[in-house]
Amino acid sequence: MAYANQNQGLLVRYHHLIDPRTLSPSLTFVNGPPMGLINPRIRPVVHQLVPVNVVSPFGFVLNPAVLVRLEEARSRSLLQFMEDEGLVPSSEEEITRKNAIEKLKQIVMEWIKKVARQRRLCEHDITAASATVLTFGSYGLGVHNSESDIDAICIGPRFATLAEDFFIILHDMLTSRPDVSEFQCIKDAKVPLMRFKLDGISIDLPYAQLKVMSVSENVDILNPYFLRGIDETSWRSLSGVHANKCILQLLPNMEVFQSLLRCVKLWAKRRGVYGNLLGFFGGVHLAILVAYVCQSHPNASLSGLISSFFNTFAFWNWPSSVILQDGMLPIPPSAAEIRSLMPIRLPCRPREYCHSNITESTFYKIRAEFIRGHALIKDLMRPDFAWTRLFEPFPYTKMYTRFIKICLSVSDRDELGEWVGWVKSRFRNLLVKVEELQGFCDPNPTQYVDVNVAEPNIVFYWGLNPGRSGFLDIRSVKEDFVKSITNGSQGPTTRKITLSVVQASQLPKNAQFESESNNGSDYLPSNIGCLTTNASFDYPNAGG
Ligand SMILES: Nc1ncnc2c1ncn2[C@@H]1O[C@H](COP(=O)(O)OP(=O)(O)OP(=O)(O)O)[C@@H](O)[C@H]1O
Ligand SMILES: [Mg+2]
Ligand SMILES: [Mg+2]
Repeated sequence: MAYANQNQGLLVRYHHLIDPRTLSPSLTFVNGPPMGLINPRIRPVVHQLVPVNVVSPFGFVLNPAVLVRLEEARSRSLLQFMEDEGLVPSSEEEITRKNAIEKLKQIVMEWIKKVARQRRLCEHDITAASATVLTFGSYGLGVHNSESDIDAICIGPRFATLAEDFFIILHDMLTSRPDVSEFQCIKDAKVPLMRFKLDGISIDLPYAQLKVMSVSENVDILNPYFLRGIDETSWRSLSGVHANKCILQLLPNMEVFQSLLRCVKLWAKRRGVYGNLLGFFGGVHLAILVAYVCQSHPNASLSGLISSFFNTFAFWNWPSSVILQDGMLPIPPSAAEIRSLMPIRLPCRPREYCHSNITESTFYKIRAEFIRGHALIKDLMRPDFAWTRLFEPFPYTKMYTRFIKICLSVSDRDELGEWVGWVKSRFRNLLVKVEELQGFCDPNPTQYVDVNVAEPNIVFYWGLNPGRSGFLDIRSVKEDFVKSITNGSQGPTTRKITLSVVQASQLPKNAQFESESNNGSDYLPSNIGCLTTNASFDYPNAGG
């Protein structure tokens, strides 16, 4: 018979779990009797289930049609899981966001008329003057959730400057509004921007100045006409919109891309590998990795794609760049791209790649998480497979015994966001320093609050190399880091930073991670090293 092979016992277990009509994976698991003890009454059903053709994860053959139905069932259960996790915003939330963007567009229109009058333009030009707001980032890709910010770029005409009109006039208009709160100006970043909440929704607002007198509401920024002669900062600020548009154009199936990206972002957040400033992936990096997998498997289902995602990147030959097929001739990587540990190119911009802060430690952590994901998901067709396992929070307190505690506090609550943002933008220096001394450090991106500190504060706990028990000279680390953050920062006297080494048991209750059902041991090098030689990994200098 087609199913008669050495895995017959497994085959029977399989039968008990999968209803051949619905392929529902939810029936109770029953251990199959050994070969020869199979109840003859169930044989016909087993036979129905398993004619010939495709080798299943158990080693017996599956009919491709059955496989497709199984994949569909897995995709449906993943979509249900995402819904249960609240990953898809409700229609009320969507309306609130749309209203906030409309409001922002109106503010920007008022602003440009004001600037035109201040510049003493003629009546005709004042009437014609217009500026607009385009969305990009996770909102532009349609993969945001209730925690996401809205990335929106203000695009203005040739007479409205970044330094004065955007950072002074628009700034004043926004800060004087009662519906705007938590305002920050980030002027010295590669992409300078204003960050604030409008009606409670976080907005990142950079600026691009086009060499035209009037910018229409839906200006096509892929059109070279609008890009001629623009300055370097505007070009960089527009790169997010540009990248988004290119990604969307290159996708074979937008809907499945959005679902996969939502899943992958949830996975990255839960496993502590999301956050560009902490040396992990940002949204754009994951968007390109996911688009790459979607391009490579244009007809795959959601569950097939998530499986390919982990399979692809667990075995990726880093530092080879991840490049989307965009019809352009491949161009050799730039010097910065060559230095990057996990280079990911921006689509349609052959010389640009996504800036990343990945260090040796975070590189190893990300790879270990890819390998863990792959190890779990290769059991996708097992009857007892559950999505929850893939998305389990990373068990920091089980993985590390010692942590660096970084506490950032301010005397005035309004300054907290700016202080935390500034320090985070310098975190890579600290991470590299700790790596020099400890060999490995895992910077948990989650922000905590120390309730024992009277002042408003944010706390980070970074896991230290489990292979080292030696003393970390935290004073010298702090001195170096404080030097690097006070250069250029304003008024540090009201802003404090403390660094200390604490034991896992000293972490607050909400930072204790107990849920990993096997104590997180599948993360450890000894276990994942056995997957394949290519996929094996070790902590750098662990134990040395
Ligand atoms: N390191 C980077 N390199 C290139 N572009 C970047 C980088 N960081 C951010 N961007 C651009 O800014 C956009 C917004 O970044 P942001 O950090 O808000 O991520 P996001 O994709 O919107 O995810 P989230 O839902 O977490 O906000 C990105 O989509 C990208 O276009
Ligand atoms: Mg965003
Ligand atoms: Mg943003």
